[in-house]
Amino acid sequence: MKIAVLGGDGFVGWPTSLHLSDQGHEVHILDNLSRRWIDTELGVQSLTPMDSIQERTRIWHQETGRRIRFHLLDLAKDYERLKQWLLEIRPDAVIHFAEQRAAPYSMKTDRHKVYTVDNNVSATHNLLSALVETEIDAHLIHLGTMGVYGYSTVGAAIPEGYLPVGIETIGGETVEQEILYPTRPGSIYHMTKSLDQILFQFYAQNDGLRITDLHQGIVWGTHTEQTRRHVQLVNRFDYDGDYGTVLNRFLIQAAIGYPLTVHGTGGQTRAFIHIQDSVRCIELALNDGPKRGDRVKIFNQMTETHRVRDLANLVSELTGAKVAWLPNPRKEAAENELVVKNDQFLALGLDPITLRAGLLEEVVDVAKKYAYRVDRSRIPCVSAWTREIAQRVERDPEHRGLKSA
Ligand SMILES: O=c1ccn([C@@H]2O[C@H](COP(=O)(O)OP(=O)(O)O[C@H]3O[C@H](CS(=O)(=O)O)[C@@H](O)[C@H](O)[C@H]3O)[C@@H](O)[C@H]2O)c(=O)[nH]1
Repeated sequence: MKIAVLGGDGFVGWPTSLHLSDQGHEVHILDNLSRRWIDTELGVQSLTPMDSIQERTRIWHQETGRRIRFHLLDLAKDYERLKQWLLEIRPDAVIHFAEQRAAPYSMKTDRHKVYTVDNNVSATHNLLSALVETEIDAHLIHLGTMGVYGYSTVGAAIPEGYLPVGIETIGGETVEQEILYPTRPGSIYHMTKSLDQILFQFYAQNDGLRITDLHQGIVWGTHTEQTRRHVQLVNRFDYDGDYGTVLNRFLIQAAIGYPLTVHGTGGQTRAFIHIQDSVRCIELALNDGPKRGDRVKIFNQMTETHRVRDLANLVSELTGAKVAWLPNPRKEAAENELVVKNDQFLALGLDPITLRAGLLEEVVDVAKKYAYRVDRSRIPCVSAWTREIAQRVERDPEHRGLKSA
């Protein structure tokens, strides 16, 4: 297949591009390199030294003989060029990762909120509109998030995108209908993914676009089979308070002797998936696309759920790291239950990689290798969900202590 990977320079986009290229697909990366600009804005860098995208694709060709083409284009801003590009490439499938993906970054200031909404919603809508206009019948796969469902304290199993409901008709009968699971996003970023869902529903229904939306959990790990092949193919690894995600942060904190930064009681339960499974799921979804006229196909792309404090305890037992209990900069349920259905990927043959010591240690080893690149002052999460929370966090002695750790 000819596959366009939008956002192919990012944390999941890069290993996905390599994985699909390795399988013999013709891969085209389209990216505006915004993640690299945001690193510059925040004054942080990936823990792993990352080469330019051109250099990465050169090494991939040198190692495998396969070519991945890179196209510099801003999906949210260059609508006309996007149409031309699609007409030139005529992809069979488009994988859409090209959105600002960090919740703390999206909540930093009003400017970051505006940027995240403008960027994410425009990127998705431009793509949908361009597919209709160019009449390219590509299978669109979007990387969405588990966070659109919200986190209830009840713990009812979350179905894969659709919720069956009984609705009373005017005649007094009850009819069964499946509706999009009501969203309850917890950040501006997660809200943009909820908006995406409505856009997808509309374009599938109105124009017959073939769309798969993957509701992914928190990714952990760093290497995949392909990124291991050469030091310059290494994936990015974010550890800072905005882009680093919880388990990878705990592992790198353990590697450099920094207390594990648990927010609140650590009672938040979240869905997780290893990066290797993430790229495998995308391949499985690619080969099982909806037909024209079908509703949007939604998968829950996660393999297990864990409570934040259990993860901290696990990493602490494994490495001897101390745990710091910090005031939570987010507005979120202090404790929640989470049960998620992921039957569709299991039925397609996914054999989940679960959290086991070997793989956790691999991440700690990578972190130790590059520990000299870590700026400890960038570890605390400083983006607060409201002004009031920001003041409370700043006043907290534990937070202040960590900031100067
Ligand atoms: O040092 C930390 C960092 C986070 N947390 C807590 O860990 C939980 C998860 O935070 P996270 O930063 O790992 O994940 P999140 O902000 O939800 O976002 C990440 O995970 C999402 C999947 S999910 O969470 O919606 O399932 C993806 O969509 C996003 O792109 C990705 O950045 C939160 O309760 C947070 O308060 C800590 O206790 N300590």
